Amino acid sequence: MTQLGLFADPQDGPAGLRYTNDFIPAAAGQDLIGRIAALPLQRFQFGAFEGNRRVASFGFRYDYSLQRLIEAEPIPAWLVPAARQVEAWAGLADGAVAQVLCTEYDVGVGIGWHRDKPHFDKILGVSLGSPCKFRFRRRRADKWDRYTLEALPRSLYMMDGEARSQWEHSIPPVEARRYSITFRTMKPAAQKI
Ligand SMILES: O=C(O)CCC(=O)C(=O)O
Ligand SMILES: [Fe+2]
Repeated sequence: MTQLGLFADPQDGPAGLRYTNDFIPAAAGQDLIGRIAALPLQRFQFGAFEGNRRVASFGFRYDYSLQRLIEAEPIPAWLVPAARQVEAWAGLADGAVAQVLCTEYDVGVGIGWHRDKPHFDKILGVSLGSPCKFRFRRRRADKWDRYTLEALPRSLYMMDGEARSQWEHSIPPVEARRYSITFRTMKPAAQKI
């Protein structure tokens, strides 16, 4: 195999992945960090296991023991302007974001390979605090396609299409504290539960 064959990948990211820098102004970013840090964050629970990241869910929360979505506290007023801005950027109707997850990754904490639960549709995320490597992988016969997005503080990403349904994503342990706010819309059937 040639050098080109080894290293050149004509694709510059999973289809359906969008990203923009400077989505949140610096002052608003600081304000959001303060708000998230003041939440009663809980270590992420999946069944009998606990993740190191700490989270708070609004709107809905996926319960891994019950294996279904359950209603959570409504999206708080301080998160609503960001949700509206995210919807506008993504071309979604006001109110399309039905779930918001606030996450804190302390130094050395990341998130393993996964796809988000199928109840959710589009996934959008604001990054705050430290930058991170937002990694993607997709199984292709006997190899993985891989892509890394450098997600800067105050940026926004969206996973839709193949980036959402075919690729997995993960974040390696962060070097400084990172916060994220994930905004999710629902698949139509999931809304009825
Ligand atoms: O922190 C992030 O930006 C992504 C978190 C994530 O992938 C998830 O909670 O499903
Ligand atoms: Fe995810």
